[in-house]
Order: sequence, then C-alpha cells, then structure tokens
Amino acid sequence: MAHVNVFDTTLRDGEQSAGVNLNRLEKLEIAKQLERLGVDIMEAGFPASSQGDFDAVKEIADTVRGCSVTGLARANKRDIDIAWEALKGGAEPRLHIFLATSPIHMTHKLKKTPEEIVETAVEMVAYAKEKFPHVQWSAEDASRSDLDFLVHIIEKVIDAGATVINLPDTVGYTTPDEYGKMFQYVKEHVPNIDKAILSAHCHDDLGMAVSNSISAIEHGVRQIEGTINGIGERAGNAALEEIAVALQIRKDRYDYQTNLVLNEIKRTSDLVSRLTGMMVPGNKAVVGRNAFAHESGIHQDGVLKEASTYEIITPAMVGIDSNRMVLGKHSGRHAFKQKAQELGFELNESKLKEAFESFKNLTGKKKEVTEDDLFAILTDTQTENEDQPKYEMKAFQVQYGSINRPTATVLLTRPDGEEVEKANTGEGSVEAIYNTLDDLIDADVHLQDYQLSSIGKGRDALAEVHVQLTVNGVKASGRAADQDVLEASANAFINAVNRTLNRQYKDSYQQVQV
Ligand SMILES: CC(=O)SCCNC(=O)CCNC(=O)[C@H](O)C(C)(C)COP(=O)(O)OP(=O)(O)OC[C@H]1O[C@@H](n2cnc3c(N)ncnc32)[C@H](O)[C@@H]1OP(=O)(O)O
Ligand SMILES: CC(C)C(=O)C(=O)O
Ligand SMILES: [Mg+2]
Repeated sequence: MAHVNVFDTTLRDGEQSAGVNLNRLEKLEIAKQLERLGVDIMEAGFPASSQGDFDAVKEIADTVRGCSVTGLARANKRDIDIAWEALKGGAEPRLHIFLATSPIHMTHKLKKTPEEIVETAVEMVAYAKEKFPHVQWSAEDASRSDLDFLVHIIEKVIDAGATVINLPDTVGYTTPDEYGKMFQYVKEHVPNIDKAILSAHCHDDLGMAVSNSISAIEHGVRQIEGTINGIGERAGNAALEEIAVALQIRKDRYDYQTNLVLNEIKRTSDLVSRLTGMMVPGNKAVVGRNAFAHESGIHQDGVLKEASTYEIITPAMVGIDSNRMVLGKHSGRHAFKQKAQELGFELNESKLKEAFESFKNLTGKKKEVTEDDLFAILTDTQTENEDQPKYEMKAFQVQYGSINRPTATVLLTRPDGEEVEKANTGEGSVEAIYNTLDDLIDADVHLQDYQLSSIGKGRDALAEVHVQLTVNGVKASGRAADQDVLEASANAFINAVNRTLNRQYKDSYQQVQV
C-alpha cells in the first residue's frame, strides 16, 4: 500500500478565505489539533506577509514537534530570509516557494518571460536550499501551463535542490482526467523526477477539488495538499477529510494510505469552523451536520434494521458519537417508535398509531419537531384513557377584534357520541371558548387556575396550557399542548373534564367488578 503525505494548508490557503483572519493564539490552537490529526506537513502561514503571520508561524514552528512545519514565500530573497527566521526553530524546517508558470500569469501578473521565470525559480530554490533542508517548489497555475515548459522548469528546480514539486490547480479549472495526465506526463518526461515527491494542490471552483486530488494520487502523486472543511481562496481547497475518508472507505479501489487519525476529524472540523467563522454546510460530506442524519421513513427503517443500508461511513470512524434520526415530515412509524422508546414510552399499537398521527399532524404545522414536542405528544397519548367515554372538540372558531366582544363557536362530540355546537362570548378569546364549553358540557365547571407556557423556543414553539377546574365540585387538572394557544386552551379544559369522567367511569367499573 503506497503512503501519501498529507500537507495541510488550513492556516495559509485556508486563512486566505475571504473574511477569515486568525490571530496567533487561534492559529496555534488549530496547529495543535492538526498535529493530533496526524498531518505530515502543516503550512502555518506566509511569514513575509505580515508581522502577525510571522509571529504565528514562528510560534507554531517552535512548538509543534509531531510534524513538519512550513511557510510560504514568493520567489525573492526577502520572503525567503523572513521565512527562515520564522521556521528555523522547527523540527524539520521546510520552505514552500511558489512562482507561476502559466502564460496568463507570467505575462500579465509577473510580467516576465518564460526564461526569466526559469532563472528566478532556479536561483531562489538554490538560495533557499542553503538554509532549509527541505524545499518545496510550486508551479503556480500549473494546470494552465504548457506541459513541456513545466517539464523543463521542473527538471531545473530539482537540480537546484527542490525535493517536492507541487503542481497546483490554482484556479480550480482542471478535470480529474486532465490533471492525472499532467502528472503522468511530468513523471514520464522529467529525467530527474525520482529525486522529488510530486504534490497536488486543488481548488474547488468547479466542485472537482477532491476528485482531481484523488486522480493525482492515482497518477503518482505522493503528497496531497488541502484544508480542513475545504476552506480556502474563493471556492476553497480540496477538503482533506474527504480525501482521507474516501481513500479509507474505497480501499477496495484505492491502494493508498495516509497518517490521518480519522477519528480526530470531527473535532478538527469543529475547531476550524468555530475559529474561522466559516460554518460547515449541513450537507457537507463527512463533517456536515446532516452527514449522519436520516429523516425519511424508508431510510430510517433501513438504518434501524442495519446501518449499512444507508450509511457507508460509520460516525465513530470520523469521531462522531452516533447517527441522528431526525423526526420530521418524511419520517415513518419505525423511527417514531424507536424515538418513543428512547424517551421512555412503551405505547401499545393503538396508542402508537394515535401518537404518530398527532406527530405527523404537527409536522405539517411546524418546521422542526423537537424532542420536547414529542415528549408532550407522547405524554398526552400515554395518559389518555382511550376506552373511556369523553368529550372531544371537533372544530372551533374564534372571532376576535378590538371593537367587538370576542365570540367562540365550538363543535363538540359528547361522551354519548352526539355532536353539539354552541357559541358564546367572553372578555377575551380564551374566556369566550371556556364560556362556550361551559354551555356544552353537562356539568358544573369552574376555572380555578390557568397557566400558559411554551415548549421550546422560536416562533413555532408549542404552547402548553395547564388548567385547574372544579367539575361538579370535584377538583380536576388538565393539560394540552398545541401550536395554537387557543386550541391548547380549549383542549386543556376538555382534558380536565374528561379526567373527572374517567374517575367516575373507573369508580362505577370497580363497583361492577366487586
Ligand atoms: C495562489 C496563492 O495562493 S499565492 C498566495 C497568495 N497569498 C497572499 O497574497 C496573502 C498574503 N499577501 C500579502 O499580504 C501581500 O500580497 C504581500 C505582503 C505578500 C505583498 O504585498 P505588496 O508588496 O503590497 O504586493 P501586492 O500584493 O500588491 O502584489 C504582489 C507582488 O508580488 C509579485 N509576485 C506574485 N507572486 C510572486 C512570486 N511567486 N514570486 C515573486 N513575486 C511574486 C507580484 O508580481 C507583485 O509584484 P509587483 O509589486 O512588482 O507588481
Ligand atoms: C501557493 C500555491 C501553492 C497555491 O496556493 C495555489 O497555487 O493555489
Ligand atoms: Mg492555493
């Protein structure tokens, strides 16, 4: 199995993401985690670019011992000298010099001829080699460079002392096939290529950074550059966690290994996301919040029976505790039952059916059904005596305005099955409902206490109402939860009345039994 070095550039190219700015301590914290993750080389920054970056690179180089620390430099003596000052205390001082080789960059940006580019590259690699034991040279914009020019300059910089040759797809333009062939061509045509390790550095402008990187590995590259969470210039770099996990999961096809400690991936991703402020999209491969979440019933059922039906990566492999069953609009009975059991409810089939219907009903009204919502639904269903006669509200309507007295119309099924409807008014909407219910219920009912609270947060939180009533002189409490405050209020009232009916029913039942 061939070994592929992991070159992490989260702290350099990753920090080049628009809007990201890490201070020295933040960089150090990420560097320590990258060391735990097992990267072979970390690019800690661009020392000549600012005093802040110089200080951060120096501190990281002086601190980290588990891997090689490198820094970026343009092809000029000043950048190289400053980089040496920052990196010389490192365990294995390493410099990364870059110079563009594409016609577009040479002509318009550097304003140099190809010959001048070769001369500068050779001179600067040789200069760097006087200080650094390891020098990596990058042909910026290699994927848009002339292949024979690349072959020519690579041979020269290897002769000048470069031990790693990086051929970046700087603008994310290449395709897996084309990028692979470029490395193949270089391997076949550069006579001294065996003296250097080939490296790939891909950007994600066309969404192909990871595929391009893997193609490069298949064509002889033994160092892969990228960032955690794929952050980086423009659309970002190749996401290292995706490459490492792809190599592991598809080891049947890819005979390569890295030193990455895969179960440190999640922690590294969280840390980078928090400190850079670059949120990881929910659907991001390997580390996204939804990468191990299942909401649709068929998938949940499959995963509950055998996780590998819909999961190709185990959460534990990348340091995530477990998969998540998200109960929502697309969920089915199997997952609902499992969640109910997790929450401590043992429901019989008919109660499960009833609770499931209430849950599905709620998913039509609410974007996310939380555990608290489920608890409320399951408590209601579990504590409801299904065999007993009861009042049930079929429909209600409240007319409310600042001028007119609120009026409630309620359609109710009585315990004997008869449907009755009445309307009444009140000082407020809840009182109008309660006065109407009073008229419809065959008992002397008095409200003693009413409490309203919310289950969860947000505009779509459930309202929970607790009431204390006296029903024919007997104290009764009732509760109900609903997304609508008025519906919860009505149902809490009815629930309290039904509970006294249940008590009477039970008493009479027990008398018959005796
Ligand atoms: C593909 C990449 O990711 S490359 C890395 C990109 N990263 C960064 O640029 C982040 C840090 N950069 C910076 O802080 C600044 O750009 C600095 C400090 C490096 C330079 O700042 P300034 O001196 O103000 O120059 P500025 O950034 O405007 O222009 C870049 C100069 O470097 C030159 N240059 C670009 N690449 C190279 C190179 N590889 N070797 C030598 N010179 C280079 C440009 O031609 C230009 O030179 P000019 O001033 O003679 O026209
Ligand atoms: C500095 C180089 C390697 C780079 O980041 C790129 O070309 O994308
Ligand atoms: Mg880059």
